[in-house]
Amino acid sequence: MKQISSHRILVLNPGSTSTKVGVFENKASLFSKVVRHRQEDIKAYSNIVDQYQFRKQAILESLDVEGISLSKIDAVVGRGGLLRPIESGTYEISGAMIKDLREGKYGEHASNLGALIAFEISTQLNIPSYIVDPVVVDELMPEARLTGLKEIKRKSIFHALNQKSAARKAADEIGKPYEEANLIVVHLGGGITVGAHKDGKVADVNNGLNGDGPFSPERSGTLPVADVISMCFSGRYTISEMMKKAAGQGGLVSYFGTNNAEEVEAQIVQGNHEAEEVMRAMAYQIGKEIGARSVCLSGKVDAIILTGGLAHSEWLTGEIIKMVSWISDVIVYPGEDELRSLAEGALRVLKKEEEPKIYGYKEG
Ligand SMILES: Nc1ncnc2c1ncn2[C@@H]1O[C@H](COP(=O)(O)OP(=O)(O)O)[C@@H](O)[C@H]1O
Ligand SMILES: CCCC(=O)OP(=O)(O)O
Repeated sequence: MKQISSHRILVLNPGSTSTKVGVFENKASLFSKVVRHRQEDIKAYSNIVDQYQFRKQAILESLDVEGISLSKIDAVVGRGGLLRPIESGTYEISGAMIKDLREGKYGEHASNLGALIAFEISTQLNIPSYIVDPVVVDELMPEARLTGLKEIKRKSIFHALNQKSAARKAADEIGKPYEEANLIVVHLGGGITVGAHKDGKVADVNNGLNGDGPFSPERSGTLPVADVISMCFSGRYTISEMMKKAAGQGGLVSYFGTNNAEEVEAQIVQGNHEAEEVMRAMAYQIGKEIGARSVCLSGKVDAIILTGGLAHSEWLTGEIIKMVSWISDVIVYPGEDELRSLAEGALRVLKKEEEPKIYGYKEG
C-alpha cells in the first residue's frame, strides 16, 4: 500500500437546513462552504433518500466552482445519521450501515445522506470512507430512558458531533478534563438539542428529532400528547403528514413557512409582533430545557454552552442568557466546527492512532 504522510479528506455534512462541504489536508482546511436550502426546495421531496441527487449536486457543484478535483482525495467522511444506538467514535462506512440508512430503518433525517453520498464517492475512487459521532450516539443514564408508558423508551438522537466537540473545547477553556466536567450544551440548529454532559457522557438529552424538547426552526418539539392523538385520528392527515409536522414542517416553518431564523429575526426588527412572540416562545422553551438539565446535574453546572447556527443571533442568545445566567457562566460558540470534527475523526484513523469501529448487521 502507498505510504502517505499527508491525507486529503473530503468532508460532507448534510443538515436539515443546509449542506456543508469541506476539504482538509490533514488538520488544515483547504476549503469549506455552506449551501443553505430554502424550505420550498426541501418540501418538494417526500422523503430524505429522495434528496440524494439534490444534495450530491450541491456538493459536487461546490467542489467544481472551487476547482477541486476528486482524484486528489484520499478519504471521504460524512456526518452520521439515524442508525441503531451506538457509542461515540469513528466508524468505517459498511454495507450494514448503508442498508439501514437506505431503508430508513431507524428514521429519516438529512444526516442519513452523509454516509450514503460519502460511500458512493469513495467506492468510485476506491478510497476509504467514514462517519464520526453520528446523531444516535447513546450515553443516556438508565433513568433517562424510561417514559410514563411502558411501551415507549426515550432515544438519544442529538447533535452528538458538535455537542461533544463544543463540550471538550469548553472544558479546556475552564481548565477541567471533559471527563470531570458538568456541562450543559445547547445546539441551536435546524433542530435544537440540550444535553447534560456528566463525567464525559451525555447522561440526558432531548430527542431532537421526534417531538421532544424545545421547538426549533423546523421541529415541533414537545406537544400536548392528547391534542396530537386527536389530530392523528381526525382523518385529516396521513401518517407521513403528521411525522413531517414533528420534523420538517414544525417550529418556525409551521408559523412562518421558513426555516431561516435570520429572516424571522429581521421581521422582529421591522416590528412584526407575531415574529417576536414566536421567537420569544422558542427562547423560553430553550431556557426551560436548560433548567431541566441543570437538575440532571444536581445544580452543579460548570458552564452552559450555546452553539450552532442560531447562536449567531445575539437577540436569541441574549434572551436565553437572561433566563439561565443564574445557573452558571454561559459560553457562546456561534456556528459549529463539524467539518473539522469530522476531518479530525477520519484523520485519527488514517494515521492509525485509532482503530475504526465497525457497524455490523444485527438481527431483528
Ligand atoms: N447569523 C444568524 N442569525 C440568526 N440565525 C442564523 C444565523 N446564521 C444561521 N442562522 C440560523 O441557524 C439555523 C441553521 O443552523 P445550523 O447549525 O447551520 O443547522 P443545520 O445543520 O440544521 O442546517 C437556520 O435557522 C439559520 O437561519
Ligand atoms: C437529528 C438530530 C440532529 C439535528 O437535528 O440536526 P439538524 O439541526 O442538522 O437538523
